[in-house]
Amino acid sequence: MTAVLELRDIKVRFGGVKAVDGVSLALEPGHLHALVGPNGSGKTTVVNTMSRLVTPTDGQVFLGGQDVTAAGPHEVYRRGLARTFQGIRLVEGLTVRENVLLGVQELPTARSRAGRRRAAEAADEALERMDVHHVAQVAPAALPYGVQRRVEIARAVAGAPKILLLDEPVAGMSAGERQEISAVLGRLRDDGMTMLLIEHDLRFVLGLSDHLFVLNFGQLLAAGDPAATAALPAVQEAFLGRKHVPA
Ligand SMILES: Nc1ncnc2c1ncn2[C@@H]1O[C@H](COP(=O)(O)OP(=O)(O)OP(=O)(O)O)[C@@H](O)[C@H]1O
Repeated sequence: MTAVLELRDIKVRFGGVKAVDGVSLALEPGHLHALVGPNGSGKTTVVNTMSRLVTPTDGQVFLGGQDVTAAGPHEVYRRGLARTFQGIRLVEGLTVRENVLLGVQELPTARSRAGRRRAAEAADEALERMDVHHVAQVAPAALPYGVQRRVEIARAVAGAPKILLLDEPVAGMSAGERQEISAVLGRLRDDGMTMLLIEHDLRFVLGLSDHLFVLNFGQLLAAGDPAATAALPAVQEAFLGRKHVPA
């Protein structure tokens, strides 16, 4: 089966820093993958390489089997790669619904009148799916952080992406907000969305992901079944600095 997205021996250097040092991985259709690692291990650089914001020093990126190493961020977006960023990036001055519409209106399928109508329907459906339809006419700044994050995910899924990359979507959230995001991601997974979740809290991804990648010093330390991978002594020591994942 063709991977939705594949990295082959990716290396990224920033001056003398080897941010990513020979990472190969494949994201399979319909799976929720998690990429975990300590601060500075290269997680964001990997995601930026996938979404074509960073050009690798070496290696190749494939999206749906096509080499997109030389493509720009807009091209991979048009080809079905959506992402969210560590910091929330919603447009102030637009309502929640207008923000979500931005996620579909720029796609080639939204150019005709019928396409624009379908885009509006897709935006409304995404608002419902992320349980933010009740705040559709509100300005994002007036909303709690966890709700803003769900609006951002709604914008990303409105365009029916082939793959969704989420860079630390629960960073800085309360336990309740984390639970809400976890429920939303679980629903997307059940709907068959292919996802990569970047996270530094191993416990958060354990119950949620189907496949775990562990990054350390820019290299893939381990990958596979989440519980089995998290239990590996090398992962415990490198990632947690201790012997066992606390309950
Ligand atoms: N634009 C840049 N210029 C120089 N060095 C960079 C740049 N971006 C990242 N780095 C360095 O590359 C390494 C990997 O950084 P990256 O942000 O990818 O790690 P991360 O695992 O996402 O970290 P965090 O969990 O803190 O977000 C770090 O040493 C970082 O300082």
